Amino acid sequence: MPLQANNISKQFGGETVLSELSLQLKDQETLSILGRSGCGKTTLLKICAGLQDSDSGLVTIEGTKICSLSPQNRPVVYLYQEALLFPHLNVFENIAFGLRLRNKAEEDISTQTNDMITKLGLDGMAQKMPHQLSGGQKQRVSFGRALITNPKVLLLDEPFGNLDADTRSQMQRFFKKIAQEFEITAIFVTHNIKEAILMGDRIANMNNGKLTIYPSLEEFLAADHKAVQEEIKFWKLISNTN
Ligand SMILES: Nc1ncnc2c1ncn2[C@@H]1O[C@H](COP(=O)(O)OP(=O)(O)OP(=O)(O)O)[C@@H](O)[C@H]1O
Repeated sequence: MPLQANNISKQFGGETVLSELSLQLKDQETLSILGRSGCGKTTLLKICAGLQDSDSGLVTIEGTKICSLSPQNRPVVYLYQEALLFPHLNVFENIAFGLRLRNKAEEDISTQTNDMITKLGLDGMAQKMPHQLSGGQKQRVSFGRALITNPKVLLLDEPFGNLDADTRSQMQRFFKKIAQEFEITAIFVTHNIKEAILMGDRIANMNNGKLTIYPSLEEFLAADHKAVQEEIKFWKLISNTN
């Protein structure tokens, strides 16, 4: 099992955010997670990534407890809306960074990084600096930086949330392509039901600190999504007031 979370609970002050939440990711699947704003999706990802402690519960990767591992030693990568690139490093060096940390030979770094740049559709951009890239290109570089270290699981927190509609749908296609090519196992948090359906092999809904995972798209569509309906109303309200 690439990632398993058992009975994860988390409170902030008096507020229970996660309540004995459990999930099991299957090998090479993307699990989309929907849920109203503030229900605890980011908190769950951060606990899996080691960026936040849980009050109780256990996270294992391929059967190994990872709770005591620091974020940089966990075989997972947390990516979110902001493509976090080193501003002083070009595309090549941003992608190569994880290999340099692992003291790989220069020749391997060059081959693997150039190969990744091609797979990301970024040929000709190796020397560009992050400020010279579009939002979608920056997110591609972010994925490249993550994938080059062969993580077991990607934790994606609204990764395309900051992109315009066209770039977002381009990046959705890009993700589907690389998910297959790199045999990615991922959790994909999104507010967008269409995106959840497009990206997810399974879809889950977070509500009251728990996760309901639907075994198939049909079962997700057939369920009575009060929380999801509320979420749609919420975002419609926000977009009408902007
Ligand atoms: N470090 C923190 N200290 C106190 N409260 C926090 C902290 N982090 C999150 N929370 C609270 O926990 C709840 C869940 O937050 P979280 O960011 O996980 O929600 P979310 O589902 O990812 O929301 P969104 O969809 O808006 O990003 C919120 O009420 C938030 O205010």
